Amino acid sequence: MTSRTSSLTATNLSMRFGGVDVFSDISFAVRTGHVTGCIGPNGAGKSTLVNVICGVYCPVGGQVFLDERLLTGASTVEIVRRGVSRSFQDVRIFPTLTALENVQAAMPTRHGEEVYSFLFGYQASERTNRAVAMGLLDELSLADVAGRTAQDLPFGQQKLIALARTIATGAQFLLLDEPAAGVELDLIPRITALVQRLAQQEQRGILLIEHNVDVIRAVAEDAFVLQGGRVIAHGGCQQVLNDERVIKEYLGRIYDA
Ligand SMILES: Nc1ncnc2c1ncn2[C@@H]1O[C@H](COP(=O)(O)OP(=O)(O)OP(=O)(O)O)[C@@H](O)[C@H]1O
Repeated sequence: MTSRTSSLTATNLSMRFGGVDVFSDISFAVRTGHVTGCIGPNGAGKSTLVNVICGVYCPVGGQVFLDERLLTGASTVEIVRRGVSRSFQDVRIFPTLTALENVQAAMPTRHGEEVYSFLFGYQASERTNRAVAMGLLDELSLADVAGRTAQDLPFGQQKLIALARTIATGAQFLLLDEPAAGVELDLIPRITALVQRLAQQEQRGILLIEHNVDVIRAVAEDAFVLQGGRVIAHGGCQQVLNDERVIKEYLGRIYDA
């Protein structure tokens, strides 16, 4: 069975805060079933780009489309409803809920649930949601702490709960803002395996922002580099990471550090 490919496309996006340009003329596409990597130095505008795509900020130029439909101008709620979900660089979870409750709370309720519940006396989707949420926690090595209150867990595990919540929305497109930052090194392969599975098995489209170039190298087919408010390289991941200008202006700095 072949599934139709969808695209989240940014065309000539420009953003400015108080007269200062953050970025200009940024164009790229994220396709379902693929991971697109985005790298760039601190302050390059990567998180702002996510905020523009998600409707937190209105760009001063350019547009974002979900297939042929314009996304720019829609509310953040409407953008989530259309299937675009994002994670944050910092941790945004319900601190007093357990890890499992946090993930379950992000899952959509199914239509007809109320009728089913009335007729059969229990919520059918509750069991399914719980199983799916536990599966996600397990993939991120969090199964053992599923019943623990989120605020009692270390930062890295809270970050993974937040990632699981973003995924649990079921959104077709995921914008992941530095999911590996602050996470213990031995858990990072769990993140890369999960991202790969989401793209390959679930045909989700993923924009992956990361400073950890090894993570990008492991999962992204395409990549682009934001630097000085411009895209300085864009194309196949290997080609971008081997680009002379990218090595000189960005990667050189990381590897020298
Ligand atoms: N709401 C805002 N108002 C004014 N300036 C902002 C705002 N948000 C971000 N900026 C500025 O925009 C620029 C880009 O910030 P942004 O956080 O998008 O960069 P980044 O590439 O995600 O950086 P990092 O890798 O450190 O997370 C920075 O100079 C930042 O100070």
